[in-house]
Amino acid sequence: MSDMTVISENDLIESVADALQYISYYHPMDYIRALGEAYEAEKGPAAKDAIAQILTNSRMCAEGHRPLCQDTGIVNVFVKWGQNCRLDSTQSLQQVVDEGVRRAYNHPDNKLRASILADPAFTRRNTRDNTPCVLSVEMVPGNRVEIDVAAKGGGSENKSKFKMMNPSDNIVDWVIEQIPSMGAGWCPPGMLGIGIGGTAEHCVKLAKQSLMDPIDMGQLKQRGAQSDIEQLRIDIFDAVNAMGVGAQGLGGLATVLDVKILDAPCHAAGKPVAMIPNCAATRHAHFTLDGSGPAYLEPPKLDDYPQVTWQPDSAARRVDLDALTPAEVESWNHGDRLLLSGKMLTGRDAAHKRIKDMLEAGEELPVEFKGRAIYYVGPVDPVMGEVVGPAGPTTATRMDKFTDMMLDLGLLAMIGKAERGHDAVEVISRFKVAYLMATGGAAYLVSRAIKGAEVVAFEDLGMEAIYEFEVQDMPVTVAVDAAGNNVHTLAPAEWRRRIAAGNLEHAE
Ligand SMILES: O=C(O)C[C@H](O)C(=O)O
Repeated sequence: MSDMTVISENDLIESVADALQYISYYHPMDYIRALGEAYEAEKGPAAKDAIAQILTNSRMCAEGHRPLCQDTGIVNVFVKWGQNCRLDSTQSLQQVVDEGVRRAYNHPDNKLRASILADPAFTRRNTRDNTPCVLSVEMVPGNRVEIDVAAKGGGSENKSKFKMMNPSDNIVDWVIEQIPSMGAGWCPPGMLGIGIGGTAEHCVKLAKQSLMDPIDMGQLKQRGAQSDIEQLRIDIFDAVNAMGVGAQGLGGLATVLDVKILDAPCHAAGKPVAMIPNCAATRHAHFTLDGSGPAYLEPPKLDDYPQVTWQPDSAARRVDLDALTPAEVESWNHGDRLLLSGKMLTGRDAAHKRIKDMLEAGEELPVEFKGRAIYYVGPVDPVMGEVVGPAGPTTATRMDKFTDMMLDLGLLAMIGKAERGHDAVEVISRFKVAYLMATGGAAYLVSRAIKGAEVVAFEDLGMEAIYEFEVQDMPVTVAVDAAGNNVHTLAPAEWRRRIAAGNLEHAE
């Protein structure tokens, strides 16, 4: 038997912290390359604009060492622990890895957003340091510890799917059935991770673990499938992209950049299948510990980033939020590009729930919504002279159940990302207001438009507090107009038809 390798507690903490900081501002290069190629190939103008924002945001984050997305994720850690290694610590592996998470998320130069809530079914208390992480450990032969860390966005995790299929059911058909129900809240273009087989819980873990592999669909398609699993990856990739969902659900060619599959033997009675999407803020890294010290990751070369610099559309309409009128909101058409300036309120899940509870209890609200716009966002805290950290939109669909209540308070516009549900669109058209979308995953770029930020209510909710933002030329697109026209249903349907017909040149 070979000698034991000693892994020090501090090496593990330091390596986890370094990797989490790294992935908060560096996309994996395979994702950036694939997104750059998708940008070149994209024919859908709104989707192309969204990809340009994501690429520009990515480069800004790499330069500025600030998070790619305001949702800095829930930390997933996959450990392959060499059986000849010993952890030199009195704490559990979970505690040691969590210390790395704590150190990364509270880093003074690049503080990340604490998104993890304890007591999820009841009080939903923010743990304030993004712990605990979700840790998976496998014992393997050898003298090394191999670790994958990922910071998984909540919007994409929310769209995870699982089914105990019958043995003869078709996996491609099942995936295709799921895509419409996933909408755009998972921030495409991203990846689909698929687990097949095992037991229920193992299958879901395989789906998540498959997302740690680099994007190689281009190479795979070029060389051709060499196994049934590879052919299945290609079949799902082609079938999903033929659906025309496109970047941010705006209609286009690039919905997924890759499909990953891991499988495991399963019981003869079933065929478990799980699917977990990864968003545009794809964040993961791999490192190895061999007892010689902490692992530090090599920064990517900025010259390797695609030369794409997003600029606002010259035809965009400038809107003064401080003088917003119902007539102006009614004049906006779906698909219009707007540049917003002036003051807006913010609010997301917890604030909406509290507003509802207060209204039901007959209490007076701490802010007046009449005539205002609300931005669904939970920003990152500012560092070093910023007024606010990265502050991209959160999924508006989750606020659908509160829309009637909020519009009744006199709101004129809502800003978020992803589609609104059928009932919310009906309410929006009944009140003759509008839903505007900002690009999910372009959080640092969006935050550049925010010139002032002040918490005005519910401070105890942390990032979910109500802020007042002062913005200048914040780029948004009218996603649902006052007549109830909805970009997220119209555009993907159009692009699905175009792809089927081979008619890809968009008539503007
Ligand atoms: O929590 C957030 O800021 C966003 C979330 O990841 C979402 O996509 O809705």
